[in-house]
Amino acid sequence: MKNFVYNGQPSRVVFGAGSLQYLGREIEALGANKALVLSTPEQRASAEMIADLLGSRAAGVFDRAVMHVPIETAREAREIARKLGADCAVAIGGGSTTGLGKAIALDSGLPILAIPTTYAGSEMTPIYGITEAGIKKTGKDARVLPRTVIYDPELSLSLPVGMSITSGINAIAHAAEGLYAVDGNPIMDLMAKEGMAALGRALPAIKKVANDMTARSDALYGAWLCGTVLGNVGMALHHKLCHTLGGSFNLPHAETHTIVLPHALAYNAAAAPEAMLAIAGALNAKSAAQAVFGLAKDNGAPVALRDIGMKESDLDKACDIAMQNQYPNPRPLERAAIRQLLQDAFEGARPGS
Ligand SMILES: NC(=O)C1=CN([C@@H]2O[C@H](COP(=O)(O)OP(=O)(O)OC[C@H]3O[C@@H](n4cnc5c(N)ncnc54)[C@H](OP(=O)(O)O)[C@@H]3O)[C@@H](O)[C@H]2O)C=CC1
Ligand SMILES: O=C(O)/C=C\C(=O)CC(=O)O
Repeated sequence: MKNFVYNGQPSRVVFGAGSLQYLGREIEALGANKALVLSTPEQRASAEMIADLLGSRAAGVFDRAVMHVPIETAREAREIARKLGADCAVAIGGGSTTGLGKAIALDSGLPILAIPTTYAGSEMTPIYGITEAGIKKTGKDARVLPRTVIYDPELSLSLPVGMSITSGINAIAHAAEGLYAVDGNPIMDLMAKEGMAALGRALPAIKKVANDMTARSDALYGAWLCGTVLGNVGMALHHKLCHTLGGSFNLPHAETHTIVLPHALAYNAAAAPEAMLAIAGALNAKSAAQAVFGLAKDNGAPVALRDIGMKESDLDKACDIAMQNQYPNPRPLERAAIRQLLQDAFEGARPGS
């Protein structure tokens, strides 16, 4: 018998190869006249292309997005948006750029139109993160949920293959934890399974042929579904570990998710058997943890924290931080087992089933 609460999130999605052509129509539908276009420094050419498409509706380009949204950058972008009279922001890029858009929206209520080029999923969530004095604070606010998202797989063709694999597994992590979320519901379960299956098909195909448009489309479709799960239900141990490792040890976001997920799933396996069956089924395998580990290793992604900058001498500290302010998790957090999990992830050991 089912018992659940389901909250729909009000966002509009325009999906498909070439859908960037609808940008003008979508800005108009927002009732906006002047868009500040956001990007990282490296993706400035894409931001300028967007500004050209917008023509007189472009207020300007702000190309200083960086990972984890430093408060100083957020303040600068807010001030520029205000000075230029922008009444919306267009964020083209990954979670870092979407995050900057969210920081502007949090302060001003400006509507955000997001054009994601990674699979991180931030565009589908009301979650924001801002880093001040080296500490990243996250929160939830309906104002930061992008009002419109244009998913155009053609724009993800330039995402390097390695980043595509790790970013895709970052998306899978949202779906996997959504399946054992305390506040899960059947709609999110459907989205989680469909999203993981799409990414499970797409990532090996992208590894083989980087510009396989069917695979790029499947991956972005999967990212949308998995991001929606992240935006609707609570995350657990895996996300807590990744926030600890990213926030306190400055490890790269998608790679950290890729390495930790198999171990977090192995830790939770006995406590969430139905979720594990669903994850394994979606990835066409017998074991959820092994399936994710294989997806990473077989497609050339890192599987060991030591290979992405973690120091072994910091594992005890990471474990201590992970034990604080715990996220709800199907299996209670046991310090010795979490420390072992971190050791296994550090070494890139094959996870238990
Ligand atoms: N609030 C939320 O709900 C969520 C927030 N996040 C946050 O988002 C951040 C991570 O997002 P993620 O997308 O992984 O990271 P980034 O946005 O930093 O992008 C990751 C990498 O992808 C590259 N890239 C992006 N688009 C392109 C492109 N079109 N062509 C070539 N390279 C490209 C970037 O290159 P370059 O730097 O050169 O542009 C960067 O190296 C973290 O801060 C995380 O906390 C993530 C998920 C959900
Ligand atoms: O840290 C944030 O900005 C908010 C959420 C996430 O990063 C989700 C994730 O870990 O992928």
